[in-house]
Amino acid sequence: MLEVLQESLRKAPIVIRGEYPYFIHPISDGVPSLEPELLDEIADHMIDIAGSDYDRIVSIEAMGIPLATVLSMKTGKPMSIVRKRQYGLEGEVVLSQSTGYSKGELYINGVNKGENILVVDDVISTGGTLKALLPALEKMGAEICNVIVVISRGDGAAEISDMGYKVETLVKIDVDMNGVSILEVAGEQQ
Ligand SMILES: O=P(O)(O)OC[C@H]1O[C@H](OP(=O)(O)OP(=O)(O)O)[C@H](O)[C@@H]1O
Ligand code: HPA
Repeated sequence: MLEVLQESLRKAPIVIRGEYPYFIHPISDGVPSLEPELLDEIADHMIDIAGSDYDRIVSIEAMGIPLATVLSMKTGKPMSIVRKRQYGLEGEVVLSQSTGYSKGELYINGVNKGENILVVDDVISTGGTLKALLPALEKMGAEICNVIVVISRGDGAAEISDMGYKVETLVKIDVDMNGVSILEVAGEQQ
């Protein structure tokens, strides 16, 4: 299950950002090369999990964009990208994002009151990004029906679940200076 994703994670190099061991991977960074075979495997898996009961896909700049694009093309659902740049459009919502290695502002546009939203992202780690984004989407009047993240490391996903959101991840990993270890793969017995 998810063989291409597992194989690519085992090859991921590690760099240190501050004190954070950061894995570099095609899905989370777009480097060194994002192969269609990998995107296709992941998108088909996410579509299986997501069902069809949602109106819009929402994802986050930068590396949510290829995922949301493939899902949108395969499902025919529209997508909105939460950006790191302000547009100043009417109804734009700003929130503060914090990850294990960065802090900044995110700007939501294009999400309408009453819509059912599928949120997708490449990685969840501290959960800082989704902890800020999900309540902000609800405050805009949207309903979050599912959150699907490809790669989970650390406690962020469990914390988001504890906040009452339905979170699914394709693979759980551990990261240290020696590389990535795969802890759990969706749909596989441990
Ligand atoms: O769970 P967290 O600790 O919040 O980390 C997860 C976030 O970190 C990465 O985004 P980043 O801001 O690095 O943006 P990028 O997609 O531009 O690399 C990733 O795409 C997630 O959005
Ligand atoms: O270690 C990481 N690698 C890539 N993207 C990430 N987003 C949060 N942590 C990471």
